[in-house]
Amino acid sequence: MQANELKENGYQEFLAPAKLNLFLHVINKRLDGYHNIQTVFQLIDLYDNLFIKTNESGLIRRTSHHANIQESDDLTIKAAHLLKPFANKQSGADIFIKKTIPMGGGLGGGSSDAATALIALNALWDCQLTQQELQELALKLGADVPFFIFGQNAWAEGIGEKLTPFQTKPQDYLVIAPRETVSTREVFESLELTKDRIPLKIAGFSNELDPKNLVNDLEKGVLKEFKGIALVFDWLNQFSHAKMTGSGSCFFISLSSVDEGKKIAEKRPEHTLGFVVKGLNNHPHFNLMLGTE
Ligand SMILES: C[C@](O)(CO)[C@H](O)COP(=O)(O)OP(=O)(O)OC[C@H]1O[C@@H](n2ccc(N)nc2=O)[C@H](O)[C@@H]1O
Ligand SMILES: Nc1ncnc2c1ncn2[C@@H]1O[C@H](COP(=O)(O)OP(=O)(O)OP(=O)(O)O)[C@@H](O)[C@H]1O
Repeated sequence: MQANELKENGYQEFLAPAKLNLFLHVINKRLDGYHNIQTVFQLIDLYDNLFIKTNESGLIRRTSHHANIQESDDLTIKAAHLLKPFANKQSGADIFIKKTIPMGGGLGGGSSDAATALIALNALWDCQLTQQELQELALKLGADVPFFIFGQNAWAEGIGEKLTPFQTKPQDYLVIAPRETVSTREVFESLELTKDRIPLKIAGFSNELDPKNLVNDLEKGVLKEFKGIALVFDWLNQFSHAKMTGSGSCFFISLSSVDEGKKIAEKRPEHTLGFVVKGLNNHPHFNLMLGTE
């Protein structure tokens, strides 16, 4: 179904933005198997679209079809079920997801879909959870989800859930998505950590936000393991310092202009996707989440 058709049928549209990790340091491995990290999350204007229509049936249904994600595994649907106990018993919703953000790309698409579902349904079902309460609920869905509820570019620690607002400079990026994707869990599992990394301090860090000084500790392992992905990295890296986002497999470079990005994207390797994007300051539904929209 097209957006206008969905709206004619009573659906409301919400946006789920992607993110980049401007750098990512893995500090150490925790006893629960997760890793403590330090990262800067940057929201970008690449979106999935969520269409939501509430009803009084008490049922939560996904009305879009996605061949590679079962409805019950969909983080968006899981988010709705997680919020349901805070709503009236008869509160239900039909959710149609239009995916644009490549899956398994390190762009946080699934996490952002889930966060947008929480933000939207908290308002539509009148659950009245605070931002802090939503962030706590979000963490049950994945390490990246609380950030999208936080809704501002952030310095993140812990497993990614300890968030401090972090001002980034206005910047356009070119994001390239290889055809091959990688599993976040497998990338973390194959990390060979010999000793703890010394944590950085947020104070004074912004001066170091030069792509040349920034690394993603997960990048080396992915490039070593996946030759096809490494070829895409090498291609992008000839134009500027290419960097992987999250656990991959997408890479990005900073641009000096949108035109430059478009020209490079036109030459991209076969079977890859290219997106010229802008950094955002805030989540598009930041005000809705704060209850002021
Ligand atoms: C790498 C990042 O994309 C950086 O933004 C995120 O930390 C990943 O977040 P996510 O996709 O929401 O990850 P989750 O779904 O919570 O975790 C998937 C798997 O990745 C590993 N994982 C994830 C995050 C983290 N800080 N340490 C980990 O070791 C765990 O094995 C976990 O089982
Ligand atoms: N609505 C959804 N959209 C995308 N993926 C989903 C969704 N629901 C569940 N998933 C599952 O989550 C996995 C990871 O999705 P996602 O796109 O968030 O990962 P990612 O881009 O690597 O981001 P991250 O930076 O969080 O690791 C997918 O491979 C898919 O199996």
